[in-house]
Amino acid sequence: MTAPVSADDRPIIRIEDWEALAEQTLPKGAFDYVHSGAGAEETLRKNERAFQQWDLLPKILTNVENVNLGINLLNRQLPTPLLLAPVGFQTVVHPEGELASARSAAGLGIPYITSTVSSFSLEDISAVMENVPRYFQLYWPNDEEVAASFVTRAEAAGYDAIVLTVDTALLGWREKDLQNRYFPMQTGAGTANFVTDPVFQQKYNPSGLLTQEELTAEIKKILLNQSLTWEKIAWLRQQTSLPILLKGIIHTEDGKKAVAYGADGIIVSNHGGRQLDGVRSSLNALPFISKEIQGEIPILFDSGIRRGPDILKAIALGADAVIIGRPYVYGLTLGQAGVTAVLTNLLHDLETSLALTGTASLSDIDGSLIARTGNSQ
Ligand SMILES: Cc1cc2nc3c(=O)[nH]c(=O)nc-3n(C[C@H](O)[C@H](O)[C@H](O)COP(=O)(O)O)c2cc1C
Ligand SMILES: O=C(O)C(=O)c1ccccc1
Repeated sequence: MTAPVSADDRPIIRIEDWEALAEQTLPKGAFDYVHSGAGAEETLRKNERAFQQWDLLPKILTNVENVNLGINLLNRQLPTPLLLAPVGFQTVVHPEGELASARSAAGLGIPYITSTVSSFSLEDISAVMENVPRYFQLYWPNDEEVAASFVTRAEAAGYDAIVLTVDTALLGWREKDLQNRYFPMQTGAGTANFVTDPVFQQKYNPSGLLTQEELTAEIKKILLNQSLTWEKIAWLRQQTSLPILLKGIIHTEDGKKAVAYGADGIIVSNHGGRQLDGVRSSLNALPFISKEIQGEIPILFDSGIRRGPDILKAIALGADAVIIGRPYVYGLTLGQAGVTAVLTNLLHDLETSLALTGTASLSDIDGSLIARTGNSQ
């Protein structure tokens, strides 16, 4: 696969250039849907700016000839600390959508998190990933039988973990999408897991005769669940033997509760600034949660990572692994080759930056590598 180049034959390296390419290529509604955040986009901006409020403090003369990015996560050895975020509706960016992203991730040994609202079924996405951990992200439908069916299907299709998204009781106030009258499901994208589900079909489309529009309306009615509570985690625990990660934790108390309710890991995340505007940046929430959890369960992190040093900062502040969303989706504008280019650039940047901190092995990073800008060590 040849690396994508820009119109003047130079390689596309900078994430800003990938973003610009997506903006030039995609219809306005689709680009705004991917790019934008909730409300005034205060949290969206804070997520990226938070990284500038922390300084890396490299140590010299340490022999960094052999750099090792490997980590262990949920009892699996991984070549890098990176995972791909669950992102729904990816055919609005490229016709191969999630299949291209998952293939690219698997080719690099990177775990891919399949969204409930994927444009291909969880089985079809699983089938393109070999020898790499597969996670299934669950939007807990407002119908327990459909929820149970999704989890059973994920187990049967070889997924290794369930990622329960807990910051989406309802969709955030997304002004650009409202202004564009854009909802990605209108195009039929994101319905695959429902239309291939025997329980959903039997309950909501028994005649099999619903139009796309009618199906979308049925799915919208049950997609999200405003009545979920912590007690339901116990129910989910009974439905599956897979590890359960809770995605979307910002409050320190919720980090503690996740441990108490038996979660196998958490993802510190504000959904990339797409849900509640004004929420603390994910990076600034991380050290407080990490201090509270004290290594009891793995902490994953997302929202705002754009470059290698961002990953180092998140890990120095307590993350065991990190997740990226928009960057790979911008790469997807050019299909699988674009995703692979974004990921390989990011990993080269990470490898270079890690060596320059004077830490040869990513698993040796600790809090001594970082301080609040301006603060003493
Ligand atoms: C276009 C788009 C669709 C998303 N869809 C989902 C989804 O289906 N499920 C989910 O849990 N999170 C979803 N997210 C949130 C991401 O999983 C992730 O938390 C976020 O993108 C991380 O921030 P970043 O984009 O700054 O890396 C979506 C994000 C984007 C940009
Ligand atoms: O766009 C999102 O961030 C997202 O998670 C979502 C989920 C369901 C419906 C629409 C969007």
